[in-house]
Amino acid sequence: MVKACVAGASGGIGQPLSLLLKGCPLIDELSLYDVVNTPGVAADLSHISSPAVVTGYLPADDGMKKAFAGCDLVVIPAGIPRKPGMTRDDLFKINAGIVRDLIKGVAEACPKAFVLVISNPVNSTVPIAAEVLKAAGVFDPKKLFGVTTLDVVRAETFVASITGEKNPSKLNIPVIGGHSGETIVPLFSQAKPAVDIPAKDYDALVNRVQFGGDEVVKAKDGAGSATLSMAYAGFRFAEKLVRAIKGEKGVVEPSFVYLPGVAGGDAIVKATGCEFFSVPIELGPSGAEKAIDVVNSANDAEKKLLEACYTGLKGNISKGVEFIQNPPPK
Ligand SMILES: NC(=O)c1ccc[n+]([C@@H]2O[C@H](COP(=O)([O-])OP(=O)(O)OC[C@H]3O[C@@H](n4cnc5c(N)ncnc54)[C@H](O)[C@@H]3O)[C@@H](O)[C@H]2O)c1
Ligand SMILES: O=C(O)C[C@H](O)C(=O)O
Repeated sequence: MVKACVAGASGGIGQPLSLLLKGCPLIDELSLYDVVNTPGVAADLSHISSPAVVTGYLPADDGMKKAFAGCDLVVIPAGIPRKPGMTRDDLFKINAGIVRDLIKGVAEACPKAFVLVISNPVNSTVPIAAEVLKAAGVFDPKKLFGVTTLDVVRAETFVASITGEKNPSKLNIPVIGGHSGETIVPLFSQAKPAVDIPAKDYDALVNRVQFGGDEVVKAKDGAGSATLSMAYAGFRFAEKLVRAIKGEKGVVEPSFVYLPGVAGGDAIVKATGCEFFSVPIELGPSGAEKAIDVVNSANDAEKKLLEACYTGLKGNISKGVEFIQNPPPK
């Protein structure tokens, strides 16, 4: 039996992500939590003839606790999205508190659940989640994931548009670091199968992967950021995790994790100076079973990108940790 919850289920990401989870035969129960509209979204999804039983909850009557109770997996796309001109860090003011409070709920109602954080800024919201879980005495680093899959999905798509690969998802391209601008580092040199990026295209391709989110924010012109591609990416990560939990071997996907708590992570912390970092993670029944060190095999151009990543990422991580360790006055 697998019970999953989407927190922020009525939103632009939440609805299509919930739809994909409802259609997934590996999910038996799906609870939807949001501050608005979950009864309607749940009623709508519940008519789909797939096995998952869907329930919707609002904050009233201990709704968060009820939504989280017994969950194996909690996926969190709750919070505000960017408008043109904003950075992801501009979302911190509102989303930091939203993620803190949801994770407090997880710590109380389903402390053993796998937690997938989508809410931005991921570089800070994942450290916030870790600190809240630590304070509650229930932090298991193998079970906390910042979802950076959209960067991987974009890298696959944009590379294929250059190499002519007809099915971009056949490409496996590690994208590492964090999830904003220069902290996003694609490692085309480690693509499998190998890809040949013409030197004239390299800088623009890196830039497009790093700033792909801005492309969507600009095109939506004030109506939000990526939602459908994010729902696809969030589902891709969640489904891989569930397959691994159920015993499938060889499941690997990059994710932003607390490396000191994951096998193989210490060498990456030593190389990067960052305790939270996205690298390809081997997933298994206990969650993040192994962090795969692709940092030390990056080529020279990628090492330069990594140097630019570290500074910004360290600041974002400290900001998240500080928010919980030294909370701002109310
Ligand atoms: N990790 C990524 O790659 C990635 C990609 C795209 C978007 N995002 C982020 O995901 C978040 C959501 O984006 P969206 O486009 O779905 O936004 P949205 O505004 O469409 O939806 C957010 C939902 O969260 C709900 N919500 C707000 N506060 C809540 C709370 N305390 N508890 C439960 N639900 C709450 C809202 O009611 C809303 O339904 C944003 O922070 C965005 O930046 C991350
Ligand atoms: O760009 C954003 O703000 C949303 C998301 O992080 C993305 O990469 O699309």
